[in-house]
Amino acid sequence: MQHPKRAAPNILITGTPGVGKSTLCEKLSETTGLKWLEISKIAKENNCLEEYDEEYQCCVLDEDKLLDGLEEVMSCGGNIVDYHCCDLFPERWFDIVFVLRTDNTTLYDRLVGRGYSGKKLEDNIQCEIFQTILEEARASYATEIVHELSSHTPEELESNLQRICLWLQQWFNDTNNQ
Ligand SMILES: Nc1ncnc2c1ncn2[C@@H]1O[C@H](COP(=O)(O)OP(=O)(O)O)[C@@H](O)[C@H]1O
Repeated sequence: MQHPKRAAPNILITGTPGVGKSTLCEKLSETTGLKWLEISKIAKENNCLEEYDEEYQCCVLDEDKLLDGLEEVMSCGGNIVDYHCCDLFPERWFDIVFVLRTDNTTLYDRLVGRGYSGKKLEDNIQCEIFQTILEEARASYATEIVHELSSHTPEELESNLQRICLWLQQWFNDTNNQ
């Protein structure tokens, strides 16, 4: 269902760290002019991170503060939200959700290349094996708006980009014809 007040749709790009979210979002933002919201960066810049969790080697997120700060920009529409979790966001925020996926070997190489090791590396690989984020997206949003995208090669990056641009075009056509 399209949100009546939004001038442009909101797109969620999610998936395990390393699957290629930032790479796709950056290109998508350049191509479409939609605003790329890197949630990890926004959380850091707006002091939404609480104490450091030694076991998971990351900071705990103050979700309420983050969501309150994003409400206005999200209600205007025209955003590409980039984050490795998806169940914290209100369902009404998104018109479509893409879950990027990779095989384990590709993800392993990318995460090792990024300096991940030990439990952090293992947990992220397991997250992808058990398709945790896909299940989370299906549980959090209407199944018909949740789409998986394979994200291994530059060719797949290009085809994912085209697919989302086509969807966007259709969204504007449908909105203008209403
Ligand atoms: N479609 C792709 N083909 C080849 N390499 C990719 C692709 N998407 C991402 N990468 C590479 O994988 C790594 C992780 O990508 P990144 O966009 O940072 O992932 P995420 O934002 O999901 O953590 C980067 O080195 C990036 O260049």
